[in-house]
Amino acid sequence: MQTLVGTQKGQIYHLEINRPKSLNSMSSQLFQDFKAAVDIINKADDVRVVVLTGRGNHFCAGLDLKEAPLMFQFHEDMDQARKSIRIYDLLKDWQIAMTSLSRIKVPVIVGVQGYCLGGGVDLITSADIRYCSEDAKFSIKEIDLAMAPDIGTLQRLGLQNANTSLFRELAYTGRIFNAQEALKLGLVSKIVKNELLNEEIFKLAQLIATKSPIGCYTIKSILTREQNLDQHLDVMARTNMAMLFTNDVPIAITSSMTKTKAEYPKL
Ligand SMILES: CC/C=C\C=C\CC(=O)SCCNC(=O)CCNC(=O)[C@H](O)C(C)(C)COP(=O)(O)OP(=O)(O)OC[C@H]1O[C@@H](n2cnc3c(N)ncnc32)[C@H](O)[C@@H]1OP(=O)(O)O
Repeated sequence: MQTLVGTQKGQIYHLEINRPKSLNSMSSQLFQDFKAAVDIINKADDVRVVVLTGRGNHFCAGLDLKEAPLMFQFHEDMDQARKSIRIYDLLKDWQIAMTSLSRIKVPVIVGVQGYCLGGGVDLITSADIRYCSEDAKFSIKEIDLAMAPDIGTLQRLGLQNANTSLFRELAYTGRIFNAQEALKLGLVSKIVKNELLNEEIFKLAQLIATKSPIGCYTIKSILTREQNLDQHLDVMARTNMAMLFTNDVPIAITSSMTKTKAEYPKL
């Protein structure tokens, strides 16, 4: 089954995450499918706007936690440096998938309903415009996996909000926050009634599609210069190539999947 479905409707290209049984969690295949979709979109000269949604009741429950332990399965003879290089390569690959989304030539609009957790927040920060429904629930949830967000949230949302109490509180606690707080944070620009979300984002897409493609291209290329972003993301990947080898990660994943409290060793 395709993890990401792409359909062109006139000048609008609709990307839909298609893993509703696992609440659209992010498998390694999904990252590859994002990169492939971006290639198709960037080659199509008749696409004016991209709309990204998630099938089912939830936009995205973050990293696929059933697949995640496979990331850490290495040949028994492999030393720590070699394992770290494998993890660095994987993180860079996933960062590139997110960055490729932010560098789609035309504006990208996301509609978020239900849960948008962890990697889901990294994902939406790569879009130009984000609307959500009243029932949306967000979390910068990586801390509950004993890790720092490493594929975009800290760089695309955190650096601009680095000294705000709200962003730091959300990053340190992983607390679920609602649509109103997401609006306050600038994570979304509009909250709409659940049943109107799709209608509203496609209406916005139709409006933008009537504007000059050159004008839109120029605005996007200036706004998406993302100064020093690549360096920031690289520092993050280089940090987590070591930090992901903590014992805290397996403790956290088990606690998350079994819905029990994690007990961590002292620093
Ligand atoms: C390495 C660096 C790159 C990226 C790192 C990203 C980090 C993150 O993304 S951190 C966030 C990780 N995600 C989570 O911690 C969420 C885990 N899920 C939940 O807590 C709950 O499912 C819920 C979202 C609160 C919803 O709860 P509920 O309504 O009770 O539904 P469930 O029965 O729990 O779930 C239904 C179904 O979906 C499967 N599922 C949910 N989330 C995930 C997931 N993240 N990965 C894989 N599968 C998931 C869940 O297991 C259920 O499937 P079953 O087949 O019925 O087991």
